[in-house]
Amino acid sequence: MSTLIEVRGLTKRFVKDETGIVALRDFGLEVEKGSFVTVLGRSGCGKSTALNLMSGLLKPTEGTVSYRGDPVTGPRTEISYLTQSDTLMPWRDVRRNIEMPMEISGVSKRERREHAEELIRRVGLTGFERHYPRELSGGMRRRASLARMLAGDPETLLMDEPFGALDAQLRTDLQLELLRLWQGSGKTVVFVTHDIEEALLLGDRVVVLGLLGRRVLDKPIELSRPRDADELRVDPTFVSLHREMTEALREGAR
Ligand SMILES: Nc1ncnc2c1ncn2[C@@H]1O[C@H](COP(=O)(O)OP(=O)(O)OP(=O)(O)O)[C@@H](O)[C@H]1O
Repeated sequence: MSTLIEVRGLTKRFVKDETGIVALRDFGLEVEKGSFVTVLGRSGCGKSTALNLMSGLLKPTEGTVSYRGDPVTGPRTEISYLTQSDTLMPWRDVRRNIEMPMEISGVSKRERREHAEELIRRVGLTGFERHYPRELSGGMRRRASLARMLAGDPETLLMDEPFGALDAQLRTDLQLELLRLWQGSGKTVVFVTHDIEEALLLGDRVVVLGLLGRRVLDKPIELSRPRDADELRVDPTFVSLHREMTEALREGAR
């Protein structure tokens, strides 16, 4: 395996009303190509800031991010980022939002439409193709954003709590869908969550962050795939990993 993303010594300081706020301090991470890394941390520990920096959307105060050895100085076409905030185009309906990345890469109209229909089905939005973002619930907008991300067939996916706002059933469905899509694809995923179970269900590796993005734990997850949430809950390895993550989150808050 080779390192695809390399983050070194990232510090981000924001200035708010003439006061400096440090969101992340000396954060480092290496992500192997083709791996699924989940980043677990409590609210406010700097997870979104870390992804913003890794995606090139935000410039670090100190430190570097490189992608396949090249410095990341702005957004790149190989990296698709599903942010926490809504980035759907309000003037396009669901289908045309999802078709957008394919439009940009020159996919024919017929092919675009077919693929968009398929993605709409996968994320459970059938029947809402002609709805505009303002006519959707928050969870539906998240799903439309996810479908749009997948439509671009990115090499690397950075995902910031994509399923946080969804009900339990939808969440499980989309977790499985994402795993199905990822497995064997060679794609690299960095997935941020504050949910231990989700981190363990999805990741090859879980990185637990504490305050200011301090890496409290970095652990390979050797649970066989496909993983089934119901079966996992009674698996002794899962139970012990869960306990270890709980402790790491507690330690990270200190
Ligand atoms: N643009 C900004 N200006 C000022 N402070 C910011 C800004 N963005 C983030 N912060 C601060 O940086 C810290 C980390 O925020 P960040 O959003 O990265 O955390 P998080 O771990 O993603 O939280 P959550 O899980 O709640 O989304 C917080 O204290 C936040 O208030």
